[in-house]
Amino acid sequence: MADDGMLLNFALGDSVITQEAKYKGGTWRDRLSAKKRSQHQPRDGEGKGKGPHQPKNPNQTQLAKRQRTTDSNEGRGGEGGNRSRPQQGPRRHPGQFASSLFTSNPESTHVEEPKSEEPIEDAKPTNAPLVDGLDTFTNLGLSPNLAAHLLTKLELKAPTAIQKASVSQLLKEESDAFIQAETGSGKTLAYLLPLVQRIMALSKATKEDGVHRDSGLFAIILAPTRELCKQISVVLENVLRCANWIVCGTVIGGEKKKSEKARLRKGLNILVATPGRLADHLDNTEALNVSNVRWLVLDEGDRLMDLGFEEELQGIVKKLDARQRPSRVPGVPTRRTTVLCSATLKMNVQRLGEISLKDAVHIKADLTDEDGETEGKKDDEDSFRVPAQLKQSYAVVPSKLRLVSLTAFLKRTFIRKGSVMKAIVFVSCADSADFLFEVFSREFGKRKGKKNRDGNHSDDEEEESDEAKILSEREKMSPHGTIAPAAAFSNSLNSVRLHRLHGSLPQQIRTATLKSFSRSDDPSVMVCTDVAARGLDLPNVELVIEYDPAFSADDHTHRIGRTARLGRDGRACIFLQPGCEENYVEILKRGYRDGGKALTRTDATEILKRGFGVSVDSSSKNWEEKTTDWQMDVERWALDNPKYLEMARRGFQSHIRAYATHIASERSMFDIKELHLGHLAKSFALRDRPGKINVPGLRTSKEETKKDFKASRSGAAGQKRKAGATDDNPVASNTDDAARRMRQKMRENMAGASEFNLA
Ligand SMILES: Nc1ncnc2c1ncn2[C@@H]1O[C@H](COP(=O)(O)OP(=O)(O)OP(=O)(O)O)[C@@H](O)[C@H]1O
Repeated sequence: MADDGMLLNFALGDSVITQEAKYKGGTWRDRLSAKKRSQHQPRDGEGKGKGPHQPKNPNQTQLAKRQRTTDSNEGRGGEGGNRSRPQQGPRRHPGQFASSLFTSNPESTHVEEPKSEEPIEDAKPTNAPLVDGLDTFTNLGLSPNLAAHLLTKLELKAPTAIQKASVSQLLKEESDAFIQAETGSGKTLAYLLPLVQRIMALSKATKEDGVHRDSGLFAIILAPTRELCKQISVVLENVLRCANWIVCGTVIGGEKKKSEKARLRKGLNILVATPGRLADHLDNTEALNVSNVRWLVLDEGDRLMDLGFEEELQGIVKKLDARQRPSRVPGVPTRRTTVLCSATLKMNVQRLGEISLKDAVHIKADLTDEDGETEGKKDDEDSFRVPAQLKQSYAVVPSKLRLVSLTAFLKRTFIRKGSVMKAIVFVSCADSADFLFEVFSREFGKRKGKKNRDGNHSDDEEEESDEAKILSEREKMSPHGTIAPAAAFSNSLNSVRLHRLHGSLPQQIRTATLKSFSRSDDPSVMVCTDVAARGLDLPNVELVIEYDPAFSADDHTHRIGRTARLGRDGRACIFLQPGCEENYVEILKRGYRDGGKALTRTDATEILKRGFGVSVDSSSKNWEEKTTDWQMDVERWALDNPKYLEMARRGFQSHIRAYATHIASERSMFDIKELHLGHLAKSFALRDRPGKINVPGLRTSKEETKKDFKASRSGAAGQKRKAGATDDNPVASNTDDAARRMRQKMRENMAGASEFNLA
């Protein structure tokens, strides 16, 4: 293995290595010194065996950064050019670099604390149902009918700790409440059960024919995403099977407003809604009568009180207040009860007045440990515990190695059947999710105009029919293009399915994709944005990878909470870059009861060795070579396909924009000024110089603007952006405007951004 980044990446054939390299690009000084240096280097075997940890020569760093790719076939563009270039040789594109994966990477700045010699015991689950036999749903005060239904029909044997606390409290008093408990601890039933019990009780109080759909709307449940609303509605429908005279429904958008209006006109007793859609109906649908509403539940209440939803929520509360009337149904309380529920709920007193919450009780799970100490007492306001059985780790991965490390991590994870059933990979923006989906669903070495193993050029038609086969397989799996075989980390023993999910997809596609991931019996991975971070209860998720760290520590708690639910095991790993991002480890430790003794660390070398070094396919190459081959293959694929190149560039741009929206208190750990844009581009398989990738906020030089102009006239500048795709990706030649818009987005998202178009 050569130590020179260029050689590593070019993987040139022997004949090419003996040729004198041409040096292009950079300043004349760089080219001259690169040339001189190469003349003084031994030609053969120099640097063999050097890995990523070899001491670096600073001059080489500069060389690797500035030197352009060389190719004996340079200048022969188009298909003809493709045909005649060597298999492993880089394709020349003006203004592009193929830098090495293993040079110039920053080292970790943090010294790992020595681990205690004592083995760490597996922690007992903290979000499981109470199995001591003492607590039953009947004991909590639920009606025998409802309790029997839970036991026999829904097979819920015992309540969880938060259900125990919440059901008894909310049945006893009519005070407003905060329900705060770990992810996956059954909070949905914790507020639904007392609510349903209350409405069932109204039926008994009503002398004539009891409560029915025309009796009025008694409760509204708000949640931030459509997916979560649907999930809540399914749980509610299941509970209401024992009281089928009570009718529930949803208004969440994504379907025709006309059908929602028709549903409201027919009459509902419990409504599940997204704030935006409810606000719309309150303004425009006469049939929506809220005079009887006496329960308002804000699921993921902290998210609903964030900027973005805040205004809508205040508007809704004002209208509910103004339209409330004494009910003609006996037993309906005179005042409305508001319940906020979340794993990361802070008693933010300042905001409470805004949604008319008064003297709210704080309902928490009483987790009394064996020493009789109550867990809740140790909690401080700003940190939220994660389920104790959830095993967390962090991986210190430099920018350049991010894409290959994620691939290696997933390769290793799915190396054998049954090792992991489902995994979720969180990214910061929709464009990154789309890019990773395409990268992972393509097969290694499959691209147009590629040479065969024997050195002959493969037949384009054959290649295209291969591609057509893959596409038709994908089409069969998912007509919407959101599900595909995960070729990058499937192997002959284990084939994995890949899904992508984000808020920019049409609603019916989001729903179908989530359903497929949820029900899949095959090992599956879902690459998604924070649209799936909160509340979703997806079965058999055993691993969560935060490829891009969350915008806030609270969001991190929700993301990793998609695994280790209801007492089950789970693992989570977050990718951090060496440097200031490593300070995030302190935040990870805060989620532990013991200060993070069980938190484990890994790094890119370890991940790559495990992912690319061990494989079910025999190969004499070592892990570094295999990693480089894989990266180069992806880079060439992107270069060969304008559609994917555009996708990679958009991913890169949106990633940077999203990076700038970390909440203010955490921005010192995610400092945009510390991002090495050139290295980051590599993780999007890009060979462009960052300045050429139209990053908003970065001024393109006059020279580059001129070159761009010329290139676009000659049609070589790549495709123009599709119409309609410009809203979130302002054309970057107007960088000042783009920077202004980015700052605006940052302000909008300061209180903890999720994806920009979440619900
Ligand atoms: N008492 C119980 N016994 C068995 N299963 C239960 C019980 N209560 C809830 N569940 C199941 O536990 C899972 C998690 O519940 P739920 O989604 O309400 O958790 P949550 O605390 O709201 O999580 P999050 O904070 O992520 O929103 C669901 O699949 C639910 O059906």
